[in-house]
Amino acid sequence: MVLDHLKTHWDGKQVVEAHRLTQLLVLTLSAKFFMGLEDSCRIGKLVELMDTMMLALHTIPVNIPGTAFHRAMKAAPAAREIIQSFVKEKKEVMESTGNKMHDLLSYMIATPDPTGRFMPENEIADKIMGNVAASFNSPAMTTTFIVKFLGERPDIYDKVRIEQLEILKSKKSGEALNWDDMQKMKYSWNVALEAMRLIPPLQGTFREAATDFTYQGYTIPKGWKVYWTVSTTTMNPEYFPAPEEFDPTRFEKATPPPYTNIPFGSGPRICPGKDYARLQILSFMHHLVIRFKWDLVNPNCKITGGMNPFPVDGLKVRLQAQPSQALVVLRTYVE
Ligand code: HEM
Repeated sequence: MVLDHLKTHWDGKQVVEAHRLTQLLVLTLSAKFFMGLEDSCRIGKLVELMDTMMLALHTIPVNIPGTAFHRAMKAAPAAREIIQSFVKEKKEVMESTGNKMHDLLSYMIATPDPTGRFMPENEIADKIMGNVAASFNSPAMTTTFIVKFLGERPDIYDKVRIEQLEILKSKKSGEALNWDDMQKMKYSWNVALEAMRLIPPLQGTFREAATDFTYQGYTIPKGWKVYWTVSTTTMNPEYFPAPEEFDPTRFEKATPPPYTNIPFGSGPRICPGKDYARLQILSFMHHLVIRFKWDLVNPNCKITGGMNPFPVDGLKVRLQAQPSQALVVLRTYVE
């Protein structure tokens, strides 16, 4: 699927907006895995609506025209409507053709709870919507910023490419990437970790104080909401020497002290999608560096958005197809 995406949306283009395309890729994958939805029209609409919703995730809830919150309040029911109608369609198809379960949605439709009750359609749609929303922004942001850092640093791009070419060489013709290959992508994953350290895709979330406690002279009573952030420690030179520098090898040299680098959170509420995210990110990096080299159209492009950072120009990159021997190997590998 990643390769199909690259062939359709990146191949033959001189300049692409990486951010919009990574959003499209991430949603295409979620739509397929969670719902079995492959209709590019509905997927394109969901990308727009999810983007609008995410832009309001950390805004003041003022529901008047012109505010991000207002736009999100209109986008959310529209997204739910698309998902709900697809749930209905899928249920009807499953009822008429038998229960073939290939994705999360079909399991939810076909599997009763221990009391024999089937989940109502609107409840299923809400759960699917929650998953699609949770899996949208952070992987898209991470891959966007990986594209940015690799575009800025040809030396790091070369190392990622060498690692990925080694993996490519170890595959038989037509063989897909598997979990073992992902374990071999150590340098590439360190690039992803470094991108998330410098620009955490999700800045933090809330916890509730389980008991009264005192931190640095402040008393937090039991029951209070506490907001924890990823970025409080990631730029601290005590834990990350020369913190402004993009250096993936820092994770080879030393393991950061506990809880200083937790892009996926930690504890019982740690991100349940982290392994899936790793798969998406690494398979995207694999296919991208094998097919392309690139540089940034606007090297000084501003990053904005605070809690959910994004590049204001959508991260325009100039692509150069890689005509090297790798593509010859690639041709036998994918076709
Ligand atoms: C680079 C990609 C991702 C990053 C950086 C990320 C980051 C996070 C963080 C920081 C949290 C809060 C964890 C905590 O409170 O300790 C979280 C929660 C969550 N994430 Fe992710 N996430 C990513 C991808 C995904 C994906 C792909 C999915 C879905 C398949 C997903 C689903 C969720 C859900 C459902 C929660 C709430 C968990 C709970 O409250 O119990 N995430 N994520």
